[in-house]
Amino acid sequence: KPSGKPKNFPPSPPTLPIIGNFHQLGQLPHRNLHLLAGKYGPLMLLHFGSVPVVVASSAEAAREIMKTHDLNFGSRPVYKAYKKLLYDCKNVSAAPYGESWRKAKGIFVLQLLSNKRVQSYRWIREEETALLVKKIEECCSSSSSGGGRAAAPVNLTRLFSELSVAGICRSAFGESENGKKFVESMTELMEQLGTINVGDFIPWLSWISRVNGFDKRVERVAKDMDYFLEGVIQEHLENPEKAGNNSESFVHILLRNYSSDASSIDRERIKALVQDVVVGGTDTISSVLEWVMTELLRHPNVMEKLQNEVREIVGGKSIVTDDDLAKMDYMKAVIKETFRYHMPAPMLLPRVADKDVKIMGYDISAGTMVMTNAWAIGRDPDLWDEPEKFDPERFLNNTKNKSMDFRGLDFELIPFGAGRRGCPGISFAAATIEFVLANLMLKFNWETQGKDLDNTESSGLTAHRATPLFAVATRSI
Ligand code: HEM
Repeated sequence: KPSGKPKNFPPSPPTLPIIGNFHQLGQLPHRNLHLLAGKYGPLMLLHFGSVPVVVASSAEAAREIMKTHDLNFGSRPVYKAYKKLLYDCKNVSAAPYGESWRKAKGIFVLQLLSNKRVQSYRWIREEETALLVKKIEECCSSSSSGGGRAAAPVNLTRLFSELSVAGICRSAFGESENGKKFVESMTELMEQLGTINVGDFIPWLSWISRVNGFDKRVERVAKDMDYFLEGVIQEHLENPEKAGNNSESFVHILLRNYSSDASSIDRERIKALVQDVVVGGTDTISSVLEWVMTELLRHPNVMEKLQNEVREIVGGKSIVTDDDLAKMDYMKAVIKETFRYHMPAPMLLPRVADKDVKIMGYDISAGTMVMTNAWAIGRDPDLWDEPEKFDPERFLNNTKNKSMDFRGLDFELIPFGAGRRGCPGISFAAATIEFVLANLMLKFNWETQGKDLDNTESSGLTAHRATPLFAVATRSI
């Protein structure tokens, strides 16, 4: 006979047979789930097929999950394709909570992505930003000298993607040929990681991915990736000094950590971890750069204020230093506001409840998947005045927001998640975004091509612009 009180589960929207609430997600789940939360509250219980999924949509709910009960939500759900594509989840981001995740996360936080290491990659940021500036200059008008060619619009989406991929890959692989090939096949990997595979949620429909060719495509991509990553490791073993230019590559550091001698290298794990860094760090950084420039173009007064700040602080120097960046308070406010308004990963990464637990007075059963709608928290009118307005001043004038940061301590703004499973790449990302943005503001004046910019987002794990961002640049000096 069952004992105990009846369970008090979070409120649930009605479900359809078999698919549960899948039909309510649409192309942009963060927006649709935000609307649903308006009706059912900050903690909802949904069903994706037969899988129970709790959606948290307030700072309080997020704090309970990622702080109060962080340990209980320390694992990620396991998807069939992820096992194939991510070396049986031997990486950090998809790994179950446990000893091998802990060791790898420690290496990420303390060695690969520490502040000191991020500083040591400054030369890569400088070279890649110089290349970006050169590419933009090539599009600039030469008409000032009279009768020259008109400015060509710059495809900022493409340039930001090239920059973030190159920045991460050079840090990860050094100058590796196989590394470059790995990157070329990454688009497909990202697509497959962002695909919802019905069989993961409705097990008796798992044959669909076999019949529609998805499983075969996953196998092919996994094989291609492995071939290139294996090549990267081989290159490093055969020619250790080649990849270590002014700083050590991630592959070097991992090889040192996972082998006491060449015969005992945990190859699979090293490949999984390098892949993790590239997957985690490229699309996210380029999405932030894309949105920050979008909002600056939509708000010329904000752009002007930022340009004035950057130009005043940098003065006549040709290079932006880390000391300069530290003084740019308005730029930091612009970046925070971009995170609030355009969460790069709007639903963060899902977690799984290890044991039964109570959140905000509701029962959550072991095995329930938990998603946090960080995008909805950024638009919560109880937390933010005029949340639909893009206004960096809110981080400068409002005393409550002034000290707020995005590093996982203030649950009102959690683009990088929080707690044990929080993002280890925050310093790497912030250093890149600040350096690139300061240079774009220092060296160019910017305008749209005369039309209003469309703000529609793409679907997928990372919310990019649905259409590429084009802008016209002129040299500022
Ligand atoms: C703007 C840039 C970035 C954003 C918005 C972002 C966002 C996130 C989010 C939301 C999570 C999940 C956190 C959670 O569950 O609480 C995460 C995890 C992770 N990120 Fe990032 N990230 C960014 C850049 C990077 C970079 C540059 C790297 C590496 C170079 C990286 C590597 C990872 C890894 C390995 C994890 C998994 C951590 C774990 O499961 O323990 N990310 N990131």
